[in-house]
Amino acid sequence: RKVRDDELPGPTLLPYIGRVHDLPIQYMWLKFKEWADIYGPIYKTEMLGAKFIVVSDERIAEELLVKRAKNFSDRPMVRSLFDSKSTHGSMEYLPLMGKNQYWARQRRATHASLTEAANAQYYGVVNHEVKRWLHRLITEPDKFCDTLEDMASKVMCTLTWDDPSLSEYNTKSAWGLLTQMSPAGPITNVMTPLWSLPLFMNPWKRAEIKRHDEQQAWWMERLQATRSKMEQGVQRPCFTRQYIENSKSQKLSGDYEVSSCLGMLALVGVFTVGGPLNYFLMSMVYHPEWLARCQKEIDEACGGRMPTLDDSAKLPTLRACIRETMRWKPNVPTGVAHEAEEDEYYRGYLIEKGTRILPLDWAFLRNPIKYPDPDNFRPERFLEPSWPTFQAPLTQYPTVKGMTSFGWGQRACLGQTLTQDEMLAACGAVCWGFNLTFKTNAVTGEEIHIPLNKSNSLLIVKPDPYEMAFVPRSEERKQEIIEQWLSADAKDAAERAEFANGAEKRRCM
Ligand code: HEM
Repeated sequence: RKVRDDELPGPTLLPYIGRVHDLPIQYMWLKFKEWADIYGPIYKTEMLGAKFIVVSDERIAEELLVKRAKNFSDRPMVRSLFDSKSTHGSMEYLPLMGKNQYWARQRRATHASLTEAANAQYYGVVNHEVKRWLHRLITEPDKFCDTLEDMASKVMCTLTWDDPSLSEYNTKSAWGLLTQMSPAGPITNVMTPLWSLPLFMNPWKRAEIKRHDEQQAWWMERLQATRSKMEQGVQRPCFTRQYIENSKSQKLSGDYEVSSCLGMLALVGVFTVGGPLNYFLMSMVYHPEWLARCQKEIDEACGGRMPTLDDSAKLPTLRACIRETMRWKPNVPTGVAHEAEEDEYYRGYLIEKGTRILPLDWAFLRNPIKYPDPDNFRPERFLEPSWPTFQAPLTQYPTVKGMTSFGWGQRACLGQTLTQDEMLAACGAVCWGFNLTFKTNAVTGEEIHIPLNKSNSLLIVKPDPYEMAFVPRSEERKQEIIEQWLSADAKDAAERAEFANGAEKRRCM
């Protein structure tokens, strides 16, 4: 039955502005969920001419974004980026691209790099950076929020360019793009007509030109530096070297596209992983009984040593705490919008071409039927057969892979395995090494509160700054953390030196 589009329920719309006046930019997902509770699991709204359909039922998301992926895998334009969809061939930001040839070939290339790295256990990079992070938790504990993001950034910079020292700039660059693309970023993303003001009276466009050009130049420098090191025989394996070596067989068009594809890959792994790591720490501070259970499991399964990726099958409690953290505090709570390429009817409703479909992750993960007691941290929902989300065998489940948080269909996240592995290694290590507690006020002796519901409202959210304490579980363990890092660091330096020394020989071959 075909009915008219305006029968789809939703909040009353004002002419032109739609509903922009009472959609708060802060914690927007809460308002979307409030509307879902009133208007149902699929409703429409509008903002300054842009049509939205908000979906808060997993089955509907599946029907639209997976079964009908052919029509619903495009992306909406981000107003405050130049050619975000790459309609005009800019080829810069894979996750934001429309469903075009650049997206298809970069998705394939990115997938190939990440899969190869995962199969090789990231060439030891994840375990190495986890050891560095634990050491930093001893030497600079109050900077833990920075160091955990830096760990994620170093993993990406090492995989991409074999250079962990690039992490600080990579994180800064990730922050710049994340802010620029989010509705809570520049006002021009919401008040879109402002973007068209002439350049001399348009500070937003001028700032974006600067940000964009610097980012592109940096990505290009990375590619050129890698090529030049390859010519000298001193570039160790990394994604970039692989691309250059396979330039004939791979489908990317040239240096501009290759440098952007790799730059974007290095960038996307920073705040995506940083968010759940922060929330895992909070979950453990608030639920010491689960921290104790993770510690017991790790101690028994690993015989006293720090867990690594190889131990995953033996650590279901740890995996349940990670999975429940990501359910309880999702870090992309609004979901990432898809866009309809053509008019299409769904259950009799017309979804017009250009409509944005928002799979509201916050609502999926707070569905009380699938997740009873949704507002509370209950890892047992993945460990005890009486819960609807229990899945056996526990050597494999729970896993974060396949969560709604990673999106849908043809656009589903390419970093699921990396997220799973990095979370397991980092969270396992921190539980193994430390007791995680509230800090106490030196004067009053009172616990310093950690706010659970305060974050920014960017597309990938990050909690507001908070304090907590990392207490090594024993003096022995503290020494072990220090020694294992010093030895890993020395080994890494020796391997790099050895490779550099072999350069002469390789050049003559
Ligand atoms: C907790 C961690 C992460 C979450 C929650 C997450 C979430 C998402 C979501 C929601 C999407 C869009 C899916 C859709 O449109 O339906 C996405 C896309 C993507 N993600 Fe992730 N992500 C995470 C980590 C990562 C990591 C670590 C990487 C790589 C290093 C990565 C790489 C990508 C890429 C390349 C895309 C674009 C796919 C496309 O547009 O075709 N993600 N991610």
